[in-house]
Amino acid sequence: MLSDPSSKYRAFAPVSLPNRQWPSRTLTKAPIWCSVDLRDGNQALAVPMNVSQKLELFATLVKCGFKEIEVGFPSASNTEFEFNRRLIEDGRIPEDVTIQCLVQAREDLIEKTVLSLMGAKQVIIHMYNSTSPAQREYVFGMSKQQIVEVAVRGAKWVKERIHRLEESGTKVTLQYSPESFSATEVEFAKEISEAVMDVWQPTPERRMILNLPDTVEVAGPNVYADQIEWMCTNIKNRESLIVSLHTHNDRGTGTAATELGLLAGADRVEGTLFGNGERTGNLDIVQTAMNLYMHGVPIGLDFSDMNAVREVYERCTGMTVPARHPYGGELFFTAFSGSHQDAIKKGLDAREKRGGGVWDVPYLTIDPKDIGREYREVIRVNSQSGKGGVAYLLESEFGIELPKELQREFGPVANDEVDRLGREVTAAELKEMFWKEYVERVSPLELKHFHADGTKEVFRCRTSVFVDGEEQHLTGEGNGPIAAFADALIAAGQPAFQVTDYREHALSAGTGASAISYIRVQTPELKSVWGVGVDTSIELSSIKAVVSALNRVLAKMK
Ligand SMILES: CC(=O)SCCNC(=O)CCNC(=O)[C@H](O)C(C)(C)COP(=O)(O)OP(=O)(O)OC[C@H]1O[C@@H](n2cnc3c(N)ncnc32)[C@H](O)[C@@H]1OP(=O)(O)O
Ligand SMILES: CC(C)C(=O)C(=O)O
Repeated sequence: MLSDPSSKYRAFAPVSLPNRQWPSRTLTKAPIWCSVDLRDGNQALAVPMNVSQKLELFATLVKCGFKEIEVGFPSASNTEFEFNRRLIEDGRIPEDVTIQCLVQAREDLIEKTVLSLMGAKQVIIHMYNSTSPAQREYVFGMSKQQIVEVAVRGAKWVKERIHRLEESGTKVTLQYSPESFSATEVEFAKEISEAVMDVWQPTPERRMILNLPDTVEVAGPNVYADQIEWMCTNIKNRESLIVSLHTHNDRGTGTAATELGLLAGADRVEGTLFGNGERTGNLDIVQTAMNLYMHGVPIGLDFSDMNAVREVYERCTGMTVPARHPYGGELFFTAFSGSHQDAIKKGLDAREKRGGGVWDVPYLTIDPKDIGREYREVIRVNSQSGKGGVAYLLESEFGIELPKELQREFGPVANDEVDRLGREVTAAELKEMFWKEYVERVSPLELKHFHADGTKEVFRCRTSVFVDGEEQHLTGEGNGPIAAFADALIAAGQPAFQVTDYREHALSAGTGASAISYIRVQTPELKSVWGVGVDTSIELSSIKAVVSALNRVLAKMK
């Protein structure tokens, strides 16, 4: 690294646009989406997809709702050519889907591309040549004029050939890309694009796609937006063009560049699922589309089973979607930290009480259910977690609704154990910890038998309890079964205690019991100690909760 990088690098000179309009606009409608997974995504893979992988990914893209799909570079290899033929001859392209093919401005390659498309209903022939100063000088060794001639010649070669497609009923659209547009002087990008338009003669009824790629990100997204606004404002016959964006992610701002480029007036967006593509990737369409969705804009794409889309993508491309990928990653919704979990739980509870409405749950930008994810993935527990997360998992997985005070008591118990384990714990493990701490507290006291009957005024109980393994037969009375049991225990020499809180509820199936009771007791020494009991009978669950509480009192008094 250089201590003064200015001796080697310099900032890209931005276009002068003092009256730029894009910063005060908002995005209120979705652009035309074009997936380039099967072309730009594919060309970036160490092992490009074979025909059957491309067919599977194509079917998934169609299912997601893409109406324009760049299916390949058919002049590049037999696999690419064959893929087009399979799509067309097997009738795999739905009526409303247009396939697009990339080709350089080279006659033999254009010829092969046209051949590969024979029989399709509608196609986009995407021709490009590179226009930036470095490309002109080092790669092509050509003047600006010569570079314009390459593009013009290419457009003519396409135009001369399309009658063969049109005669057999294929609708052809030309897409032209001045490749490396974002590193090209805007005046030259306009000049070369207009030269291609002069050949193609687009009209508002038969528009040409002008794709302005951020082939390599050389500046911030605002600079790209200025370039797009400049082009949209200055290019002739704007109404005969569909202005398209194609960003990469070299500076990590591909999505931002596209969003600002749309504000700047573009109509169409090219990109790939999860951002696969050359170097740091293409624009991530999932991210861009879902960003619009979370602002309430209909996107015309369907990611309601995001995991399935991710699974096909990973299998076909061999790439992995990072766990923290926006919308697609395994951890997109997940909160480990306590205060986040607490806020999410409260937000979700409030939403449930309210019965829906506008989404405003803290820390969750969208409802996991919208993309086929589950609330249970949202909160996961490790040593950074708090009582809220623990309570959420016990409730969502097992229907155990811990009273708030008990959450406060059990939270630190669970946290100590999770910290000791040094890893994430499952809901089942938390339940095990909870059972061990409360429900399975049967020492020194263990209930063997309990029976109570009485009137509204007075209940009498007969009970047998093991105390340190020795059975004791006890009786007691009170204004209910719990009070009668407490009376029996205290009379038998157990510490005096008062029941200060009592809750119970039915347990969901799968927990092995039908009722759970929570009891808080107070002794002269201890202000608040909880006990929990589960049983098929509500009454017995409450009595067991008293035993649990008293066992915990005795443990604390040791
Ligand atoms: C930014 C992008 O993603 S652009 C898309 C890039 N995609 C790919 O490269 C994948 C598909 N491409 C290929 O498989 C191959 O490059 C092929 C089949 C198209 C061409 O292969 P080849 O002719 O053997 O080799 P190569 O690509 O090296 O040819 C480069 C030549 O084409 C010229 N060329 C490159 N791009 C273009 C273009 N868009 N229009 C016209 N000529 C071009 C170069 O100047 C060079 O000319 P030279 O041989 O006189 O120096
Ligand atoms: C061919 C063009 C659109 C391209 O892939 C790029 O510039 O990245």
